[in-house]
Amino acid sequence: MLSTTRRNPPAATAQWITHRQLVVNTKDQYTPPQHVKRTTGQTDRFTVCARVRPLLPAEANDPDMYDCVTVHNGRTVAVHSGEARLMKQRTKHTAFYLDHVFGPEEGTEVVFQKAVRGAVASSIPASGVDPVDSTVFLFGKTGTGKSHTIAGITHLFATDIFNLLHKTKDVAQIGLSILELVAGTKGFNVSNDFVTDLLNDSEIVHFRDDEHGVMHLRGAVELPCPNAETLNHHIRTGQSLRRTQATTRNAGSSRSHLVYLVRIRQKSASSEDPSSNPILSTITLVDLAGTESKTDTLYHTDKNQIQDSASINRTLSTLKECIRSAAAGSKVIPFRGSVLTRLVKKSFVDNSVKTVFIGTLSGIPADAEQSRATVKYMGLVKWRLRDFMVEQEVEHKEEPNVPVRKMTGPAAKHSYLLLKTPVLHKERPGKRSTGAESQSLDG
Ligand SMILES: Nc1ncnc2c1ncn2[C@@H]1O[C@H](COP(=O)(O)OP(=O)(O)OP(=O)(O)O)[C@@H](O)[C@H]1O
Repeated sequence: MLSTTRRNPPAATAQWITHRQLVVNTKDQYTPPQHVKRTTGQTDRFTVCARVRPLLPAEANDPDMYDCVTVHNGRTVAVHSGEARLMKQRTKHTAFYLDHVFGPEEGTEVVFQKAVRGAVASSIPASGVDPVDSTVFLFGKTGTGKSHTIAGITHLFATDIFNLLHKTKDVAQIGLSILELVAGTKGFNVSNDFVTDLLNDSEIVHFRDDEHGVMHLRGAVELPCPNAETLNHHIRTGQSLRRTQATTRNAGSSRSHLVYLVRIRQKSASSEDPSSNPILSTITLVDLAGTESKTDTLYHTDKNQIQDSASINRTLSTLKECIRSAAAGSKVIPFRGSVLTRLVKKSFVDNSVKTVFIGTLSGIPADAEQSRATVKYMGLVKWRLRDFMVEQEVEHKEEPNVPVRKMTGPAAKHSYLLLKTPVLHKERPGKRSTGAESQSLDG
C-alpha cells in the first residue's frame, strides 16, 4: 500500500511587485526594433493610423495607474505589459508600424490634417480628375476616444469640405444623412440590427443593393447643406440624438454605430429635388461603438445593455472577418453578415475607394490586450502581420526587491495591477516538491 506523507505548506515569504513597477521601469528603455521590412502594403488605398488618448484625470490621479502605450517617431506605437509566472517576471512589448501614430499630446487638427484630409480631398470633383468615394472608420475599445475624435474631425471637415469645393461650388452640392445602427435580435446567420435615420425622426431605413451593386436607402432623408454652418449644425444635431448610456468604462458610452453619409452631387438649377441629382462621390464617416471585454460587460445590469453589447461585438467581429478575408485576398468577403458591413461594403470590394482606419487606444493597462487587437486587425487590412508587428518578450531574472503592499481602491479590482512573486525556501531533504507549493501561495 502506498503511504502518503502529508507535507506542511512551505514557509515562504511573498514579495509583491505591481505591474506598474515591472512595466514602468522597462518601457522607457524600450526602443522598437528597426528591422521591419515593408514588403506588402504598397497600396495607397488604405491608410492605417492609431491615436492614443491621454490618461483621464481620474486615471492619472490613481497612484497605481500608469501608461502602457508609447509612441515613437509618429509612425510606431508600442504596447507594454507585464506578467509573472511563478518565479519569473516578463514584460511583453508589441510594436506596430503604421502610416501615422498620434500621441496623447496631439490634437484632433493634426489627426485630420495628416490622416483624413487627403482621403476627403480625393472625393472632391477637380478638373480633369474623377472623384472617388472615401471612408473613415473610428475603431477601438470603449472609452478610448472614438466619439471625441469624430466630433473634432466632423467639425473640421464641415469647414474644410467647402474650402476644398471652392473651385467647383457651381457644379457640386452637398447632402447629409446620418444613420444609426441599433441592436436587433440575432438572426440565423445575419444579425437583424436595424438602421434608423437620425435626421428624420429616427425613421427605420431599408436598404437594398441594385444589380450594379449601388446601395439605395429607403426612408432616409438627405438634407441639403449649402454652407459649412448648415452642415455643422446637422452633424451636431445627429450627434446629440445618438443613443448613449453610462457604463463602468465611459459615462457617455455610445450604444450604436453611427454612419455619416456625405453625398457630393452634381448641381442642377432646374432640378426640383436636389437629392435626386447624380452622385459624384460619397464620403462615409463611421463612428463605431466600442468593443467591450468580458470585464466591461460584467457590470451591465439591464437587459437592453447586455443585448446592445452582444450586438455591438457581433457586428465588430463581422467587420474583423471582412478585414481578415480582404487581407487574405479572398474573393468572398462576408459583408452580408451585418448591417454595418453591408453599408460599408464598397471599402472592401472597390479598389478605388480611399479608406482610413483610425484606431483609438488608451494607455491604461486594463486595455492593453484590446489595444493590441485593435491595431492588429486594422493593420491586417494593408500589411502582412510580420510586416507591421514585432513582439518581444523580455524575461527579468533578478528578483525584485520591493516591499509588500496592499492594494486598495479601484486598482485593486483589476488583477492586472497585482502580481505576487513567491520566494520559496529550499526543499528539505527527503521531501518531494510537486510545484503545488508555489501555486498555493496565490490563494
Ligand atoms: N484625445 C483626447 N483628449 C482628451 N480627452 C479625451 C481624448 N479622447 C477621449 N477623451 C475623453 O475620454 C472619454 C471617453 O471618450 P469617448 O466617449 O470619445 O470614447 P469612445 O471610444 O467613443 O467610447 P464608447 O465606445 O464607449 O462610446 C471622454 O471623456 C473624452 O472626453
